[in-house]
Amino acid sequence: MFISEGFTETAGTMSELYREEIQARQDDVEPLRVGGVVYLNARPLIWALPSLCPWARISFDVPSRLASQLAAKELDVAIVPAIEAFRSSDYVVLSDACIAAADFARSVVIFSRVPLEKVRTLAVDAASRTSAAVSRILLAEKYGVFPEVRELPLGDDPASLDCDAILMIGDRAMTVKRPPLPHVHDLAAEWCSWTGLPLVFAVWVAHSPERDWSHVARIFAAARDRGLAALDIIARKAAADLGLSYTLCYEYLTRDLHFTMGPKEHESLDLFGRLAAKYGFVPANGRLRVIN
Ligand SMILES: C=C(O[C@@H]1C=C(C(=O)O)C=C[C@H]1O)C(=O)O
Repeated sequence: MFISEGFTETAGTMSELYREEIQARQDDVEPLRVGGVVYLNARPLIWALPSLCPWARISFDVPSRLASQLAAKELDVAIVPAIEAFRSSDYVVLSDACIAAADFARSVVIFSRVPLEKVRTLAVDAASRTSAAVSRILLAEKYGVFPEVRELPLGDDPASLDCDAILMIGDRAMTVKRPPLPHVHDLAAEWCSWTGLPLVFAVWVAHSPERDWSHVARIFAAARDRGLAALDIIARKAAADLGLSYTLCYEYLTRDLHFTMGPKEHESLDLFGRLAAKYGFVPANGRLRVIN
């Protein structure tokens, strides 16, 4: 009786003593619902995340679906098309990690049966939101055309579409048989030559701006740095997974794409945000809030 009373008392005192610490640990281990883009181009951002952020519960999907899941608060944070960052004042961009290209991106391509200034129907990859908007902006601003826009559903054969032009992104643009159309335009190269700026496709976005995201932002930057130090391993694994050559994967990750935002990327995002607002794709005067 005495022992048990003593035990109870000790346990009570102990739990008082450790209440704060136990609470802090429970807060720590509350899973962070993280959405990762399923494509090769996101692997450098995600590769080291399980070890640096063991409480992250990472799910993978195509960019447009991640954007919908983030908007529905089914995810806490996700790599989403950059255009999404302008959609809500509830969104914050975490870290300077991104998916961007300063010339040819290789995986974001418009295939067309006519020269771009003659495009009247455009099918956009259902996985995309940034490149879908950039295509329409470039066609309007640079080529003076406003095509009727349809969707290329996920999994559909692009050759089955009866459209003047087709935008494809991601692994599908690199692995599926390319539509046999005579005009092939790399969207990032088009944007870069028109603006003199890189094209930022995707960023880490979280909702709940009142939360302190700085720790997570620093982890995302560190995960990117570790990923960049492991591009050789990442390219080797991706080549096996996707049935592509190692050289193609390695050059894609080291030469075609880059993963850090600096002043030029921010300038490009500002311009993109203004143009996207001009065409009604996002609300006017949207400003990005970046947490590093
Ligand atoms: C370079 C790419 O970037 C992607 C393009 C996106 C878009 O167009 O919305 C979104 C996320 C990125 O993963 C690609 O998928 O080929």
